[in-house]
Amino acid sequence: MDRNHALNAAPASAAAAAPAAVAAAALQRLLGLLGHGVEREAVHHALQAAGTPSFGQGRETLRQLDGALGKLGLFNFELASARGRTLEPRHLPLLIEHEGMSWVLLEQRGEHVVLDSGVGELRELPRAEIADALAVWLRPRTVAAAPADDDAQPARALLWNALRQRRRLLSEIALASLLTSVLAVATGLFSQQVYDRVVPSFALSTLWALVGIVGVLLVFDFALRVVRARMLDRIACEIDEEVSSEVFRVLGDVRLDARPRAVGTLAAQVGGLESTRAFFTSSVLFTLAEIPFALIFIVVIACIAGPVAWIYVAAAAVALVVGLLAQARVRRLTAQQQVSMHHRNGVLVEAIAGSETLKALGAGWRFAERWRALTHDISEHARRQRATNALTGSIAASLSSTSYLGVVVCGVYLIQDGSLTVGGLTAITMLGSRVVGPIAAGIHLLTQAHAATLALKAVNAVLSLPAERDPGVQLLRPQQLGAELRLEGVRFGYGEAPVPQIDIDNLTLAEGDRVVLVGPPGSGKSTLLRLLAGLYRPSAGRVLLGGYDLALLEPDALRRAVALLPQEVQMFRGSLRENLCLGSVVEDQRLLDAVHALGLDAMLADHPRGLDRPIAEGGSGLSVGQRQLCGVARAMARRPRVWLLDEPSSALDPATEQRMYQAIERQLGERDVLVIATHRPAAASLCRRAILMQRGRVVGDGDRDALVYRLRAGQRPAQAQAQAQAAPAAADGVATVNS
Ligand SMILES: Nc1ncnc2c1ncn2[C@@H]1O[C@H](COP(=O)(O)OP(=O)(O)OP(=O)(O)O)[C@@H](O)[C@H]1O
Repeated sequence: MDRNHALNAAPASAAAAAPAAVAAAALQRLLGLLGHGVEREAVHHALQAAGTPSFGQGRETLRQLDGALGKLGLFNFELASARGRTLEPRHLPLLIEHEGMSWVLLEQRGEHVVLDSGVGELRELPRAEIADALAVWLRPRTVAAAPADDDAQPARALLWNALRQRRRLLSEIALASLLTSVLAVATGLFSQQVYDRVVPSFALSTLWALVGIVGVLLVFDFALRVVRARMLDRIACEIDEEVSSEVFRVLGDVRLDARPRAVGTLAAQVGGLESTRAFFTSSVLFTLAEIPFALIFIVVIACIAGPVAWIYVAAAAVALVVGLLAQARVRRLTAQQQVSMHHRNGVLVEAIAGSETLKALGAGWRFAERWRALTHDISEHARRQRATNALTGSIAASLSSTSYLGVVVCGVYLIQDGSLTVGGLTAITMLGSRVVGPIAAGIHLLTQAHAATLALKAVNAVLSLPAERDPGVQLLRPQQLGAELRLEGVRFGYGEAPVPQIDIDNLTLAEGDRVVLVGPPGSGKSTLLRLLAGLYRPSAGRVLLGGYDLALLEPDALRRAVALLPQEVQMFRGSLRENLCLGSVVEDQRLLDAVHALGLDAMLADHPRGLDRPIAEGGSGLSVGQRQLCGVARAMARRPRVWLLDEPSSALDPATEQRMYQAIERQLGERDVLVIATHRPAAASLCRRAILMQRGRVVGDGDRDALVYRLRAGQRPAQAQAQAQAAPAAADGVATVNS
C-alpha cells in the first residue's frame, strides 16, 4: 500500500463534515499541537461566535480566528497569514485552506506536505496543490523586554511606532504641504508679472497665459489639500484603532494589585491618548512645514526689494520672542488644567457609582462642591490660556499689518528710486503675509504639542504599571495542572501600607480540601483569596498551584483552573447569557444546567427573553442576590478545579443558599479545592476544614467544628486552635499552620 493511500485511508472524511465543525477540529488540533488543550465544543462555539474562517481574504480570516482565540481566553497569540508557496518550516504547524476546508499543515516532506483534518484524516499532497491556499499560523506572543527608554515611555513608543510605520505616507503629506507653499510663491510672482508686464501694455494674451498657468497651479493646490486631508484622516483612523486597542489590551493586562484606586482619574489619563493622537495626525501639524518657507519668502522678498526684507526679519523676530514668552505661560496653565481635569473625571465616576449612597445620606452636595471647585479651576486655566493665545494672536496680526504698512511705505520710496516696480511691491506684500503667520502658528503649535506630550505622559504612567506577564518571561501552560494550593513565606501589602495585609509563612490546601475561611472584618480573607487566584502578586514568597508558581503560569491556564467569586459580583452591559459566559465560551447545556441547579431560571422567568434578557450597564436590573447567583453560575459553567468563593451567599435567603451550596457540592470533583470566606453556617455543611484569620495571619487551622464552634464558645484563637488540632475529627482537615 503506498504511503499516500495509507494516509488517506483514515476513518473520517473531513470534507463530509460541516465547515464549522471541520474548522473547529482543525483549530483544536493546532492548539493542541501548540500546547493549548481546549475542548472541541468550546472551539466550535468560539468559531460560531466569531465567524468560521472563510479563508476568503487574509485579513478577514485573521480577524475571525483572532476573535475565536479571544473567546477561548487565548490572548497570547499573534496571527500571521501567507499563501502556501511562501511557507517555511518554521511556520509549521499551521492552519491552511484546502478544498474549501480548514486543515492543519503538519509537516513538509520534500515536495509534499502532510495535512491533518483534526478528525483523524491525514493527507499527503504535492506542495504545488497548496501554493495558492491561504495559510494562517499562530506565534506565541512573547513580551519582549523593551529598551530602557521605551520602557519608561510605553505610550510614546506605541504612538511613535504607529507613526513610524506610516512614515512614507506622512512624508508624502509633508511634501504636499511644502508644495502648497511653493505654489504661494507662484501666485506672488503672478501678481508681479500682471502689474509689471500686463497692466502697462494691456497684454491680454500674456494675462490669459499667466491665468492659465496659475489656474492649473491652483487646481493642483486644491487637489493636494484634499488628498492631504484624506490621507491624514485615514492615518488617524488606523492609528486610533491600532493604538487604542493596544492600550486597552495593556490596561487589561495590568496587575490588579498595581492598579491605581482612582478609577475615574485612570480613565481620564487613558483618554489623554486620544487627544495626543489627534494632535499628531492633525493637518495643523503640517503648518510646521510652512515655517522654513517663512525664511524662503524673506529671501525671495530680499531678491525683489532688497532691504525691505529687514522689515519682515524684524516682524518675524518679534513674533518669535512674543510667542515663546506666551508659550511658557500657556504650558504651565495646561499642566495645571490637565491635573484638575483628571480629578474632575474621578469625581464624576465616583459620584455616579455611589449615587445611591450619596442620595440616601444627602451627601451629594459634597461632590457637587468638589465638582464646582474643579470646574472653576479648569475654566479659569482655560480662560487664562485663551487670553494668552488671543494676545499672541492679536500681536501676530498687528505685526502682519504693521509690517505690511512699513513695506508699502518703503516700497513707494523704492519705486520712486526706480529700484522696485509696482508689481514687485504687490508680490512682496503677498509673500510677506505668509512670513509672520506661519511663525505665530508654529509657536501656537508648540503649545499644543506640549499639551499633547503632557497627555502622553499621563498615559505612559498608566501603561508603565506592572503587567501580569513580566516582559521577556515565557509563561508556562502545563498539560496537567493539579489543584493543590500552597503559600510559602507570602507577604502582601496594598500600596503604601506600613504593615503587610497578608503574612503567611506556610499554608497548604490539599487536593480535595473543603475549607471555610473565617475571621473578623479586615482580617485579610478577601486578600488571601485574590492571592490564591493569582490576581495579586505577593511582595515576598510564592503561591503555588499544582506545584507551579502562579507568577509563572499563563493567565488563561490559571483562570481556567481557578474561579474566584468576588464579594461584589459585577455584571456588564449585554445579555444575561453573555454575562454568565463572560470571558469564555460555554456550551448552552452547561450554562442551562448551572442556571437550573441554582434555581436562577425560575427566578428570572418573569422576562420573556430568558437567558437573552438584556442587562444594563453595571448590572442594574438585577438584585444583589440574583447577581450573586449569576456569579456562582459563572463559576459553575466554567467547571474549575479550584473554587474560591468570597461571601457567596451574603444576600441569599436560607433556602436559596442551601440550594446553591448543594448545587456546588454536586459539581465539585473529588480532588477539587473549595475555599469559602463566610460566616454563614450553611457553608459549613460543605467544609470539613476551617481557617481562622486575624490581621492577615492564619491564627487557626483545623477541623471546622472543633475550631469554629470553640471560637463561638468564646475561646481565644490560639486556645481554640490547640483544641481543634487535638480533636479526633481534625484528621479530615490538613492543618499546616504558621503562627
Ligand atoms: N484595595 C485596597 N487598598 C488598600 N487596602 C485594602 C484594599 N482592600 C483591602 N484593604 C485592606 O486590607 C486589609 C484586609 O482586607 P480584606 O478585604 O482582605 O479583609 P476581609 O477579611 O475580607 O474583610 P471582610 O470580612 O470585611 O470582607 C484591610 O485592612 C483592608 O483595609
